Amino acid sequence: MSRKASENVEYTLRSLSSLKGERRRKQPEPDAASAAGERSLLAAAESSSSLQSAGAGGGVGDLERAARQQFQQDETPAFVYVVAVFSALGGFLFGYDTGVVSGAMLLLKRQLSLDALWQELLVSSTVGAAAVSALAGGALNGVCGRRASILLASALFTAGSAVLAAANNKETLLAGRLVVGLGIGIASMTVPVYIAEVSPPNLRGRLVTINTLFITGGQFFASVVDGAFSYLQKDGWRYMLGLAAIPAVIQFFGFLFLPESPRWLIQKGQTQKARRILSQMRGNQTIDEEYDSIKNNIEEEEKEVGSAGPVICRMLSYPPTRRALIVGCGLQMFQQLSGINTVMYYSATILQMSGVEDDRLAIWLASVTAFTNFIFTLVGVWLVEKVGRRKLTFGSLAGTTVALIILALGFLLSAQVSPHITFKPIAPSGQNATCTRYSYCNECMLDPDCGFCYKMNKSTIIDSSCVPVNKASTSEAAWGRCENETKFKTEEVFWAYNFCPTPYSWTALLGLILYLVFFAPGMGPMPWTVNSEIYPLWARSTGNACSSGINWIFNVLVSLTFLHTAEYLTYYGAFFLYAGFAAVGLLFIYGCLPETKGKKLEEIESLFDNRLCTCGATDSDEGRYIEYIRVKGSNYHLSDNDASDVE
Ligand SMILES: O[C@H]1[C@H](O)[C@@H](O)[C@H](O)[C@@H](O)[C@H]1O
Repeated sequence: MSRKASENVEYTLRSLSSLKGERRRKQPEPDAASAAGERSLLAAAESSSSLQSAGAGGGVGDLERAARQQFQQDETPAFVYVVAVFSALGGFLFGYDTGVVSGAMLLLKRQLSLDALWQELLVSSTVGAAAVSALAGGALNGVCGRRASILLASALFTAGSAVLAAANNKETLLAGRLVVGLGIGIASMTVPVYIAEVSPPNLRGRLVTINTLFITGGQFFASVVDGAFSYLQKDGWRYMLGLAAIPAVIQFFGFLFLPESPRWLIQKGQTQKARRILSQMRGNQTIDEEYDSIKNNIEEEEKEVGSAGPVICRMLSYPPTRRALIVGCGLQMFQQLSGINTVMYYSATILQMSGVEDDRLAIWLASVTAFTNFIFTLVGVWLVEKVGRRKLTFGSLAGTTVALIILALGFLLSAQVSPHITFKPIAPSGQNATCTRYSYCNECMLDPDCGFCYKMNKSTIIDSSCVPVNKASTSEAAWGRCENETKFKTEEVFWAYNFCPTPYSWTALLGLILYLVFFAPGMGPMPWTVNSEIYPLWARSTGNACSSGINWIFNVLVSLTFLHTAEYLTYYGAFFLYAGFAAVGLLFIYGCLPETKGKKLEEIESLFDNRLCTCGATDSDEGRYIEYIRVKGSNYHLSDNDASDVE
């Protein structure tokens, strides 16, 4: 049946997929609505073959097909993708700027003779500034809008990168890193909100997750750039840090032409403009219902919650938003407490433990780690609309916990067979003698000032000593047999900084790979995705500001405390600790994270109506995905998706 032939028949095509798979059956009897000329068909979501079989024996199949085709065309206007990709450049810059610094630092510390304090300052100033600006970004988003905030973030990225590329002293570098950090914080909280607000509900999870794909893509790209420019000993860091200006400028100019979020415009009373933009975003669909639903929702929210007092106070005193805030901040906190950034940062060390001795090779292999993180985030983009946020996050954190335990076991086994120190050289006068007092490689490795120098007799370690590391290059000792590359050859010695040679390195390597495979599709992106959806409009900017701020604060805490934690608890203790945090996170997700898949942003608030730890349990719709396509003129819209008139 052609679209034209179906003109006088009104259908509602309802798709429902159950937890156990997608089922499809045809409504046997017309219901009340169909008595008024409307027939309901229950169809399996995204199952075109079943659509066809249902239609077998009549023109219904054609009509359904037409409806389906139309629906698919309607739901994916290219413009939404363009907007999402331009916004996600903010995620790319977030990933690039946080990732690139480790490689740049190797060159910078030599060229500008940076001491440990300055190195620490240059790395953590960016993350600290991101925490501050993410928290302040809430007010900025609320007052100036999402578009202006993204424009500001890209301007900051551009300015910061230019300052970094041209810097001639460490103070200017610090200023540049702070400016870039301010940009990262604003982008990290605004971009997911903006994408969520312009996306149709059935694509929202996927499009917001693309932002995290860009974050991990930025981290991967940064590791490749680090590898490539590490050969340019003089000024290579200028290119590493300055290159970020290119995507920043592209985003800035792109956003000059891209629109504001229609939801924010409606909230500000700019309804005509909002309508125009919404209709542009939805291609050829009718937007009346979506528009009305957003508008009514804003009015109801104002009645219910009032508009007096600071948003954060209103959020805390109104139970549904208070619960949403706890869930959002909790997710971000557990993301960082499960140690992603230390695992990524220490991947080179883990790889060295596994026998990769060459420093350069370890840098390149670290980009393989970043690539794994990126590729498995792509799996998350694919899964998020299929299995939903709750299952994806839970499954991901469960796997991450197991991987952390394996990683910890790898370090534990290695520590137990840690090589004995058999040779204690006398320190030259005036040199630090602490290192020479250690008895095992494991103690030596945990002291950042020392490294392990040894010989091999077949597979046995002999003549091993612990000596101070050369402050300018950790790939050699300050003095003695491991002092330089020439001596490595003549003396037939090996040098291990930050690790000990071990037969159990494969366990740590397995843990590392499993960690990324499990973390990247769920715990990496879902905290950002879920936060972009769980707050009602009036609380969205503030909610995201708080949760992003928590993400950055825990990011700094975990990375800054890792070395001390490792000193007190040893490496395996630190990874067992992260596994413990991840296990608590599992309970939290199981009890508190509701499923938001397919729901309209305006419907999500009701998921937090019940007591906090019943959120997960009372989610009766979990795993079911209901979509309604209104075919010509149906006048109700219970749908999780946008209705469209198919003629
Ligand atoms: O979601 C991202 C992603 O997982 C990154 O790899 C990580 O470095 C960030 O801290 C995190 O927020």
